[in-house]
Amino acid sequence: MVDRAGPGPRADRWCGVSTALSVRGVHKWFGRTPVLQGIDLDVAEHEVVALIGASGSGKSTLLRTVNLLEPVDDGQIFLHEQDITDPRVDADAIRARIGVVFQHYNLFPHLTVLDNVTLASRKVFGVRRAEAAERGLALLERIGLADKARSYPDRLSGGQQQRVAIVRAIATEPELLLLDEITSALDPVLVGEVLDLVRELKESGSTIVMATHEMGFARRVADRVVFLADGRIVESGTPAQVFDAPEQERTRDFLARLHH
Ligand SMILES: Nc1ncnc2c1ncn2[C@@H]1O[C@H](COP(=O)(O)OP(=O)(O)OP(=O)(O)O)[C@@H](O)[C@H]1O
Repeated sequence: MVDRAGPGPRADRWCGVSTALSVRGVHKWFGRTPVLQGIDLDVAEHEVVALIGASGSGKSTLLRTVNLLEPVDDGQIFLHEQDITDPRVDADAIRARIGVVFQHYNLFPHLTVLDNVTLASRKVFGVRRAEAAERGLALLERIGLADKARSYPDRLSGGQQQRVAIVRAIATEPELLLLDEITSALDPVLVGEVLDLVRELKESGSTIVMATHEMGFARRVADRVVFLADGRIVESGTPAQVFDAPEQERTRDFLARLHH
C-alpha cells in the first residue's frame, strides 16, 4: 500500500492530534469469500478519510466492522487506543461513541424530527428531555430545519431527511462519524446541501470516515482518499495525489472507468 498523504495540513492545524481509529490487519470472510484482506488504516483525530472503490470492494463492510455490526475474522480495531474487537467489550457502549449515517436516511417514521435527533441522548446517555430538546433544536437551527422540529420525517425532502440523520448522528458528540454512501439516494442539488453540512462538520473538528461513489464529494471534503480493491487498500493519499496523479495501475483503471 502506498500512502503519500503524510501528516498533512490538518495535523498542523489541530496540533498534538492523536489517532482516533486504528484498523490493524483486519480480515473478513463471508463464507469462503474474502471481503477484507488485511486492512491497515489509521485515522487521526479531526481527519476526514474517504473510502473509494468499485462496488463490492469492501467499503461498507469495513465501516460495519468499525461499528461492530460485523465481527472481524482476524486483526484488531482500536478506537482511541481501546481494542474494540476484544470480545469482552460492551458493543453497545462502543457504538454509543460512534455516529453512523447510511445511504437511506433511516429516521424513525413514527417520531418527530426533534425526537429523532434527541432519542439517543435521552435513552443512551440519560440527558433530560428539556436539555436534549434544547440541544436538538440548536442542531436543527444549524441546518435551517428548526421549523420542522415537530414534523414527521415523511414531510421532509430526501436532502432534509439526510441532514437530520447527520445531526442525529452528531447529537451525542461521537468520537468518530461513519458515513456510508450518504449521497447515493439524492439528486444532485440535494447532494450539495449534504456536502455543505459535512464540510461544516469537518471545519468544527469531527473525525469522519466515509464511503462514497461521488468522487467530487471525496475531492472536496476529504483530507485523505483511500482506494480499495478486492478488500485491500491499493493506494492512499491526498485527493490531488489519488485523483490527479494515481501511482497504481488499479487506481488509474478505476478512475478511468468512471469517466467513460
Ligand atoms: N452479509 C453479507 N453476506 C455475504 N456477503 C456479503 C455480505 N455483505 C457484503 N457481502 C459481500 O462482500 C463484498 C463487499 O461488499 P461491500 O458492501 O462491503 O462493498 P462496497 O465496496 O461497500 O460496495 P458498494 O459500493 O456497492 O456499497 C461484496 O462481494 C458483497 O457481496
